[in-house]
Amino acid sequence: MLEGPLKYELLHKDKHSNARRGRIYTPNGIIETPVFMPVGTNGTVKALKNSDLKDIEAEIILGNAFHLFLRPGLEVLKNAGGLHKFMNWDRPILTDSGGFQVFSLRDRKISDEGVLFRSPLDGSKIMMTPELSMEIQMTIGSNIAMAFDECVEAGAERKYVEESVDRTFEWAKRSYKAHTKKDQALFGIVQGGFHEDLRDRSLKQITSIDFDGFALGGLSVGEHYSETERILKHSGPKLPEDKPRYIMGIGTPLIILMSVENGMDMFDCVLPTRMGRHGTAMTWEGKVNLKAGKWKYSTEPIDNKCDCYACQNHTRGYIHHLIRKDEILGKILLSIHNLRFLINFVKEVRKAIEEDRFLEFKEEFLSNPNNVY
Ligand SMILES: CNc1nc2cc(C(N)=O)ccc2[nH]1
Ligand SMILES: [Zn+2]
Repeated sequence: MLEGPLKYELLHKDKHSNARRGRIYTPNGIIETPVFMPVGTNGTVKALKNSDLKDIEAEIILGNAFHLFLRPGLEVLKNAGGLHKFMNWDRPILTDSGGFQVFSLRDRKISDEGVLFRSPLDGSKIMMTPELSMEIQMTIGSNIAMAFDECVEAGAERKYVEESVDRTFEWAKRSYKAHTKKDQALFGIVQGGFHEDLRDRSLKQITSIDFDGFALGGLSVGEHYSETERILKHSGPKLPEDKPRYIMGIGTPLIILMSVENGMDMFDCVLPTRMGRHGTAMTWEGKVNLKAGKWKYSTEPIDNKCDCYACQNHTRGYIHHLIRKDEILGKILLSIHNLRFLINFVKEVRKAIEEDRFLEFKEEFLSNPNNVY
């Protein structure tokens, strides 16, 4: 029986690495971990209907507080009874706090109060604060909300990163205080850039607050994957073992494997759907650019190991044609395929962990240099 908004169950630890198999219980359903979470920024995973998401066995999707706040706005979401009802999705939803999006805007002004920026929609001035971010996420009614934090860019000066870590801690405390929705989990986010000592400082600060789960933020911000791995190795296994561990913005097979090896449970990324819309497929033999002329006459499926609708019903030649003609169906088929590929990939990762052969699985997959991306 689920007492609170979320329960994490550690089912098995791989004997030869920090990889772990678990299960997250929420009021909207169970999430098997490690899990890849499709991103549905505006209340839709681009190009997929809800039935497509269920066909590919998506167990949880993301929404974004910043975008949903701007449009359709809190009044519409309140009137609809929250995002689940608004989009008629009855499985778990996680919302990002909006921090990452706000920091991606050019003219934003950061202070201890929050971040002042101009709405990209109508130019009006908005002050995003931990309190407003919590109000937005509580109105959305996601199962998992994220504390409001500052995601620092990869090349930031150490002194700035240091100040930012302490600001993120103050914002984490304000987020926790403002978060009053008891049936919604709240995750804290550890920052610290690419400095191990600042990562330790942020970890100590953020884990001093009784969050329902913990995320590693400030990664996948343009750094080389060896830098991502360095921080993953340093911080991943130090996150509390009894709660879910989420690395934000991660979504290639390589970095998912690195993350799992270092104890992470949850990943999200726009890459599979974005790549799909632009004609690139993820396969068990690496990326395939279906825009390329060499696929014009192909009667093969995207990936003959894949069970998705696109691979079961269409050929590379047909999808090549659709992408070349910029047909909506091409974007739909490749988005379905790429998400199903990642969901199947992580399913195989879960099996490998259960059988204590995760490192062999990782080595075998990465032995094909086309899979290193
Ligand atoms: C796509 N990369 C990415 N890095 C992220 C970092 C954060 C964060 N809060 O540090 C959030 C979303 C992110 N997405
Ligand atoms: Zn497929």
